[in-house]
Amino acid sequence: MNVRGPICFVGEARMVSTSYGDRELRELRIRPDRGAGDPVDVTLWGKWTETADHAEVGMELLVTDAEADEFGGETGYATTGDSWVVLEPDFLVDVTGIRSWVQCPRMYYLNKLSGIPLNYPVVKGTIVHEVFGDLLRGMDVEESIADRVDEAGLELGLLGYEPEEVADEVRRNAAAIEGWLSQGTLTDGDTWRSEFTLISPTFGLKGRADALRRGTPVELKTGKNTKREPRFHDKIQAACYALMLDERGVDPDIGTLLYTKNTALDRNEETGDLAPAKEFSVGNGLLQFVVRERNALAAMEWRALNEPGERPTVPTGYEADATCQYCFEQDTCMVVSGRLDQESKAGAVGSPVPDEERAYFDRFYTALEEERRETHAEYRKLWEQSAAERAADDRALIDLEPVAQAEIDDARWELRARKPDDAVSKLREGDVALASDGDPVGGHAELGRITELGDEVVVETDEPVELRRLDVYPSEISVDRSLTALHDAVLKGSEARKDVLFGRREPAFRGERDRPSGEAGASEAPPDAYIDNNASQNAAVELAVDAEDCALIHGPPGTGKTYTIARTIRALVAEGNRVLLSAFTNRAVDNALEALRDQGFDDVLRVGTETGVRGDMQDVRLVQRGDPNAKAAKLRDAPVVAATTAACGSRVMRECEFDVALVDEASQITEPGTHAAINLADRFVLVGDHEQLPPVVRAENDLQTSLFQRLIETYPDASVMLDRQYRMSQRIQAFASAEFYDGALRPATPEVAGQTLRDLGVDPADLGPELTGGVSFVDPDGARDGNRNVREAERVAAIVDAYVAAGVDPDDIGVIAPFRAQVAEISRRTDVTVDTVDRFQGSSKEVIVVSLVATGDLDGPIFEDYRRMNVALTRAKKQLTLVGDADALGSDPFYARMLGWARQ
Ligand SMILES: Nc1ncnc2c1ncn2[C@@H]1O[C@H](COP(=O)(O)OP(=O)(O)OP(=O)(O)O)[C@@H](O)[C@H]1O
Repeated sequence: MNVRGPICFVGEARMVSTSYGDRELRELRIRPDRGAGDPVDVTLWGKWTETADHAEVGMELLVTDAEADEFGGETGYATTGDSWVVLEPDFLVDVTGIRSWVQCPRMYYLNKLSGIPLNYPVVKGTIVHEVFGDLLRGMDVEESIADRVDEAGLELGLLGYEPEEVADEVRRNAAAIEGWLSQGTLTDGDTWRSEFTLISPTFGLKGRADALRRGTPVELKTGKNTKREPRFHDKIQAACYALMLDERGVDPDIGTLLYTKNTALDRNEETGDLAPAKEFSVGNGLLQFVVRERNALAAMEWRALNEPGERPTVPTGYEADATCQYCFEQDTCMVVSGRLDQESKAGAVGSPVPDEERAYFDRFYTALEEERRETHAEYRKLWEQSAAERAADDRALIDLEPVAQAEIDDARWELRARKPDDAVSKLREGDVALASDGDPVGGHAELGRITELGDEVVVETDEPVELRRLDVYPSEISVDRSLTALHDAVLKGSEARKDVLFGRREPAFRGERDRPSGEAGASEAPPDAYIDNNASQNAAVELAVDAEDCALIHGPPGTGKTYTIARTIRALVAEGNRVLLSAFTNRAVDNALEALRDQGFDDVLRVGTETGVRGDMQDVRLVQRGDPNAKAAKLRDAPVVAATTAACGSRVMRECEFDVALVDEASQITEPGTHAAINLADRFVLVGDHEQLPPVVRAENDLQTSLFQRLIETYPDASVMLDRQYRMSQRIQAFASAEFYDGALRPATPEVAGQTLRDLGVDPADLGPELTGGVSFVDPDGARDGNRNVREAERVAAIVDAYVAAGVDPDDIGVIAPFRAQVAEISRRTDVTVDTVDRFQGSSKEVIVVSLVATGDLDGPIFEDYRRMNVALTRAKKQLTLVGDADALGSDPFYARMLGWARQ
């Protein structure tokens, strides 16, 4: 049987004599049922005592196949020969992480901080892996090489490589693959699978095996190995996959490492075993070793978050037998330890960063690791919840009926399936989700991007899957990239930048006299006014172009942020600057580009995936495929490059440099997330509104406050608020202006202020006072049931029908509800757009109906954070109708004021 629970006591190691001789044991005590049960003793025998060395009170312990024994009326448990002992099984360690951990624990830590840089071995390695996959699928080798080298055009160009030399090298590596494939001639009985995503709830592992052959793992290495045996840490990687397969009931007894460079070596000069394929037997001893190493790693990560003390524990390098002088991370290792004042086996160089920077680094490192844990908690729901529970929780679309699988460009697959009528979920078009054959953990699953979500679901993946289920699967990439951005900001950031970030100096602005006159570097003299009909927008552009460090543009709803951003970029480019335009979402990036084009500026380059970038911006998108020099030149020379902040953390964008980074939606981005963009430029401009939604993160910590908010509170003088709005009637904007903007927000023109439903050709007499007057309130006398209120949903649908009957175009109506369950209730009853506040931020409609759901009291995210309500109340242009329970709203002063305003 399996025993599992948080550890409440760790005993000392002891030796006892048994019939097998002297054996070591160690007793732990755990509380089963996730801590709810009575404590029980668990005895770890033999090598598992090494795992006990890492165990601490509070960590979760799992022992599989434990043996129960009665002693003095108490039941205790002990490991058996079949047992696995796993610490913190919920912490999912990536297989590549274990591989580097075994080489040197500090290397594992450094890889987290410095990310995967753009270098030739990495790019070539990726190409060889892709070719390997193609060959498994039966593609012609030359065709595959040409295609894959072409696909890597941009990266190769940035590295200064010519396609022919790369193709040549890949060809020599591919010879190893081909030779090996022909040796183990594929028979019909052979089952092959390339790039297989595996998750292991028992061992706390995840990863993607290069290939499975007859159920055994095959790993490709683009290096050489002239020994007979595979390298130890390579075996570790294959063994991890073997473990995960073992959990699925396959019992792989061998693993294969394929060293493709071996066939590229000159036989006259190299000695040793030049055969590329090295098989090894996957014995139990090796598997147990892997689990113990994984436990050590998970324990280190646990201590980094849970041990008392101000600084997270990080590996020093002394934990392993690594030899620093041969390590290619040695320089990074010494710099990181020098600057962060960490102990390191390799030694240290440089002087430590000031205390406040180190504290900042530690604080955000911990916050990001907490966020990672929250992401893992989301993964865990994949196996803890049944399919039906996940569907009910909006986390999955289940019971899909596969319709088609087709191979599309770039060797990707398009999967289509029919969706049951009523199915709703958190998933949206553009999201990356886990597509599976119905069993995302034990079956076949692939990550893919959702390209369509209507009656049919369309997903693009690297490998084909029978699409029967689609699950929410948050990516760790944003945590990974944020850690790298944090590292770059604190360890590599300029002192001038850090003086401002750490409150040591006010941001500087050049004076009017210092503005260029049209000569030095600038292509044109600045105009008298950048924007002549809106003083605050003009002031914002001036502030941004004059900023020597940073400028903050505070833009409440509808105040022309996008318009101002476009004007600012043009002004910056006119002065000879190269500009990075970034935002949290692809939508905002594309909107800003559209505004630039509307203003007659077209010299932009959009960096993003084909599915992420809007259709009308595909013509300026940087396609990575093609001639390396041309691609690299495009990226290096464009005066304006536009990409999401997430894309700014990619290895390609990290190679780029800009004079100014302008970041939209900055109030929705975490501090490290913002660094990813601003690290790439000398100066930065942040545009946002900290009175609307904060960064969306799972953990409750410092990540919830944006850099925008922190800076605007520290340096109000470095900001301008746009105070004229082009969206809402006077009546609608009044409440938000008073509550969130000190009454400073005003309509930009009399037309904006005075707009009504009449402008849509609607006669208010057809609707009655309850649904007209600019703002109104309806109490349907409903009852909240969980996160829904059926009666209210019915009433909302009836209200929408009334607006349509009175002549409002359904496309001009939007419905906002606080909970997805209520969104689903209402969606069932109407065809107009219905969504949560988070999904509505940044958009607007002529008519908005808000369903408040709550009755009796106020409880739920929309109610706790008034900023959410600010967003909901500022989406409507001509008519805002609130539907809810007057008593519930009256129970909170803010909502009581809102009710008073709506009922005026
Ligand atoms: N100075 C201006 N003169 C005329 N029209 C303007 C001006 N500034 C903005 N607008 C118009 O006002 C509308 C809203 O502007 P924009 O889309 O830039 O707002 P926004 O602040 O980005 O909105 P959101 O709050 O949704 O992010 C647009 O139609 C835009 O053309």
